[in-house]
Amino acid sequence: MGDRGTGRTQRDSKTGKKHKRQPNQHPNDDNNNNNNSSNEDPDDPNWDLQGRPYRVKISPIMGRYLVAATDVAAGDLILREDALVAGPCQNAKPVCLGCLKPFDGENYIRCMGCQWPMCSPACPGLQDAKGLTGHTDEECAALSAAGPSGRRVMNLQARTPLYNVIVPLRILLLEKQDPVRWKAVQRMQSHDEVRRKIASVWQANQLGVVDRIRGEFGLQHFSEEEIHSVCGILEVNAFEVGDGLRGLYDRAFLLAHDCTPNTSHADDETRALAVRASVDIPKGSLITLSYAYTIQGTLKRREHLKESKFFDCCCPRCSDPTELGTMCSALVCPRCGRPAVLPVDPLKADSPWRCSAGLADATPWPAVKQAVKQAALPAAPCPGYEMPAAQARELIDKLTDEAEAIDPNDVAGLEAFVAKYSPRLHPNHYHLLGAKHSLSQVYGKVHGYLIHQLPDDLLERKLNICKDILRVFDILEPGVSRLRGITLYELHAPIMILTTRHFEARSISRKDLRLRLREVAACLEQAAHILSFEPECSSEGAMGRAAQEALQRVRQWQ
Ligand SMILES: C[S@@+](CC[C@H](N)C(=O)[O-])C[C@H]1O[C@@H](n2cnc3c(N)ncnc32)[C@H](O)[C@@H]1O
Repeated sequence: MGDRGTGRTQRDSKTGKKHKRQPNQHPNDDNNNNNNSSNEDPDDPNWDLQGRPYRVKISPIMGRYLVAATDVAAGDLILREDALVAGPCQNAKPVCLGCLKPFDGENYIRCMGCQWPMCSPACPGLQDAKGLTGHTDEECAALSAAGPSGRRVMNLQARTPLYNVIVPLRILLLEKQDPVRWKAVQRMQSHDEVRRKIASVWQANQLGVVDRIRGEFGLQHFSEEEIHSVCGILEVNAFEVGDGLRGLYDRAFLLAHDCTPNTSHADDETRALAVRASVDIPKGSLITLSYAYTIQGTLKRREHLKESKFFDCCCPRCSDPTELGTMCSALVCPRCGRPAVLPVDPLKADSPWRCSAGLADATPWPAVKQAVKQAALPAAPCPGYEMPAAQARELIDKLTDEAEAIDPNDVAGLEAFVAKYSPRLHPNHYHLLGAKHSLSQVYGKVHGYLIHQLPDDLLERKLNICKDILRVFDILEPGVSRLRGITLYELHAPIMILTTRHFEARSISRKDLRLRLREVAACLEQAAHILSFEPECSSEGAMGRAAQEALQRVRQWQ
C-alpha cells in the first residue's frame, strides 16, 4: 500500500513538474487527494454508500477504486455481498449447474430439458435458482435451443472446456432475466480494445465461448461483440470462489490491486463474499487486494497481471528490486556467492539482473533499507556480476516447471527441490518459499509423516520452516491473512510436541516449559483470531476452531 511509498516524487505528465505524493498514496493513484472528493466516481449514485467504510474514487490509470472513508481496523468487515452471478471456472471439472458442487461418484441425474448433469432432482439450485447462480428455466431453454447440449458432458470426473460457456451465458441471460444485475455487470471493464489485439486470448474465447453459444447452441441473437465483452468482464473482474468456481460481485470488483494487499477475502457456501481489512487502513488510503499470487516473484506477478488483467503493476513491491526487503526473487551471485542478484529495474521485463551488494544505500524505501541491513549483506561490493534478462527468465521458467511438477504432498520431492536450489537462490526466494510452504503443511499430515510419528529432527524441521516462511509472510501478506493464520497453526504443533517430549525426558526445566507453552499459546491465539474470519464450512474455518480448542487446553496446562 501507499504508506510504504511516502516521500517519493513523480513527474506530472502534463506540467512536467514534480509533485510529492500524499501520505498513503498508491503509485498508480494519480488523482488521489485525501481531503477532497473531486475525483469521486460520478457513477456513485448507483452505489448506496451511506454508512459504508469506503468511497469510490477514480483515476486515469486505475479507473475506479475504493478508499477508506474512515479509519478501518485490521479484521474489520469492509463489505459483504452476494454474487451477481456465479458458476464454473474455465476448464473446470463438471459440477451440478444447480448447486455448483462437484459430483460424488455415479450419483447424478440429467436435467429433463438440457440434459446437463445435476446432483439430484431435489437440488436447491434447481428448485430455487436464488441469486441466479442456479440452473434457471431460461438457462435450460438456452442450453437446449439447438438440442440438449448437456449430452456432450460424459465423464463427470474429467476437466472439460464445455463448462466454459456457463457463466458467460448466465451473464448474457441477465439482460432479460434481471436488468438490475445486468446493469451492474455492464459497469465492469472488459478491456476489449487490448484483448482484441492478443490473438491467443481472443481466439480462445472465439472458439470456446462465442462459437459455441452462437453456433452449437444456435443463440444467434447474442452478437459476437457482446459475448467477447462478457468474456472480458469475467477475465478482468471475476473472483475465484468455492472449489473451481468464479463469481462477479457488485462492489468487490472495484478493489484495486496491490502485490502487498491490505485486505483478505473469503466466500461461503452460498458464494457470498466478505472482504476484511487485514491491517489497519487509515482514512483516505486505497483499499486493495492482490489479483496475483503473493508468493511469486515480481517478474511472474507482473507478467500475470499484464496478461490477465491488462495493466502494468507499479506498486511499491513491484517497484522495489528487493521486494520490500524480502529478497524473494534474489539469486545467488556466481562471483561473490551472496544471494543478491536482482533485476536492476524490476518495472522493465528486459532489465538486466545484477549483484546488488551495497543496495541498502541505493534503495529509496526506508523499510527496505532497514530490512536489507537486517539481512546483513556484507558491505563489500561484489566484483561485479550481471545476468541478461533472458538468462534470468530462462532460469525462472525452469524453476517454475520443476516446482510445478512436484506433487505438493511429496515430502521427499519437495525436500529434494529445496536441497537442489538452496545453493543457487536466496533462502527467501519464492520458489523455496513455495516448497517450504507445502512442507510446512505436509510434515505432520501425510502418510509416513503424521505429526506424533515425526522424530525430533523432523519436528525441528517443520518448526524452522514455519518460522522462516512466517517472517516473509509478515511482510508480503501481513496481519489478518489466511497464509499467516494457517502457518501459525502449523507452527504450534511441533513446538508443543517437542516441549512435551523434552519435559518428559527432563531435558527442559519447568521455567522453560512455561516459556514454550507461552509461545504455543501466542501462535494459537493469533491463528484462532485470523481463522475465525473464515467461513465455518471451510477447512480453514475448522482449523480456526481447532486452534481455539487447543488454546483452551494449553491455557489449562499453563
Ligand atoms: C477488477 S477491475 C477494478 C475496477 C476498475 N478499476 C474499474 O474502474 O472498473 C481491474 C482493473 O482495474 C485496473 N487496476 C486495478 N488495480 C490497478 C493497479 N494497481 N494499477 C493499475 N491499474 C489497476 C486495471 O485496469 C484492471 O484491469
